[in-house]
Amino acid sequence: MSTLSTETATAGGGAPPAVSLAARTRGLRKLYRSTVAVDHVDLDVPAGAVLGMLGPNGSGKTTTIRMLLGLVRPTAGEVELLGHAMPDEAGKALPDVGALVEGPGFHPFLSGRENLHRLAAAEPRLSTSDIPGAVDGALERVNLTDAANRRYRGYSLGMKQRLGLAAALLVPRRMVVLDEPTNGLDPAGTREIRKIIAELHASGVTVVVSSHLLAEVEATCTHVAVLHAGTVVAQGELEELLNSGSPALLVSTPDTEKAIETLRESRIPSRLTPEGIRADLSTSSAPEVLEILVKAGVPVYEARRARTGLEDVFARLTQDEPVDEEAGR
Ligand SMILES: Nc1ncnc2c1ncn2[C@@H]1O[C@H](COP(=O)(O)OP(=O)(O)OP(=O)(O)O)[C@@H](O)[C@H]1O
Repeated sequence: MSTLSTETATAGGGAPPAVSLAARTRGLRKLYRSTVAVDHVDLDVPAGAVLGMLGPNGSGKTTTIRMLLGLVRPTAGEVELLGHAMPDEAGKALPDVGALVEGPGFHPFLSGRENLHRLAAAEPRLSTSDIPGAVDGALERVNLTDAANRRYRGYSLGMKQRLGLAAALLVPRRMVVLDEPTNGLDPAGTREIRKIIAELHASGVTVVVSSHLLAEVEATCTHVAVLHAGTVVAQGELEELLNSGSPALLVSTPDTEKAIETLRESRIPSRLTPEGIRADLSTSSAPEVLEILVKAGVPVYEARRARTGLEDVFARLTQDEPVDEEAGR
């Protein structure tokens, strides 16, 4: 595992600990019968960060989030949320944490507004007289005011997601945890979620957001934890992670198979990307790569330096596990 940067939690005395990490896990493990969903996860969520948990389907993102929130008890390991041990001190931590996780349990025959009223009534921080204002504010924030009086049952997936987000934002939070918040959203809905995350970040709220979309994480997050097969294979600041990639050359050619084969014979790692053949330059130079290709008769239409994107870093760390790329990056 490559841990790029971590902060250490300040050890508290008797009083509530000063929190430099909004959340941390140590040796986290979750078994479902013989399935290892999460293993050896040491996650650091710096206070004030927008941390993207990035990983392919089944890599353990949801299970980790559920353990962070105390919804699932770990098989082994520790979880600390806003300085409180989870799940045992959930009652102390959770009032400060808004969460959007699968199956938020909305009532199908109640309207979006009525559902939020029910949830708001259970918020310890809201007095009865504050509830209507909090509900209206949350609906407005996720752009659901017009559909607020329609039954939840008739909502689209995107509207359901937005109502879940509204529930997470009913009261001001210190931390917001969002599991795949853009699932089912159209591009406009996705932009709205990005805007809300940016607003939360600007107001100092710590955000943890899971996604299998690289572009999503690259666009919204300050920090990233890359999960692969239940373990964190890298975590740290997004910038640092991006800069950790090796230099590469993007080659445009109609004969991609021959190009990859030729480079392989010359021991130059390469792979096909939507932008062309990506040849690793950590052990060779751009002119060398071009010379090898041209000498082998591979027509080269264009060649340029590749930007190290999260996609490259992710592919390297997860050994080319299939990943989704958002259209129009
Ligand atoms: N309740 C459960 N019972 C049995 N196995 C489970 C359960 N929840 C998760 N798993 C398994 O644990 C592994 C990790 O799943 P998890 O949902 O945490 O991954 P994920 O990264 O969130 O994936 P996705 O993007 O598909 O939601 C998978 O192999 C999954 O099948």
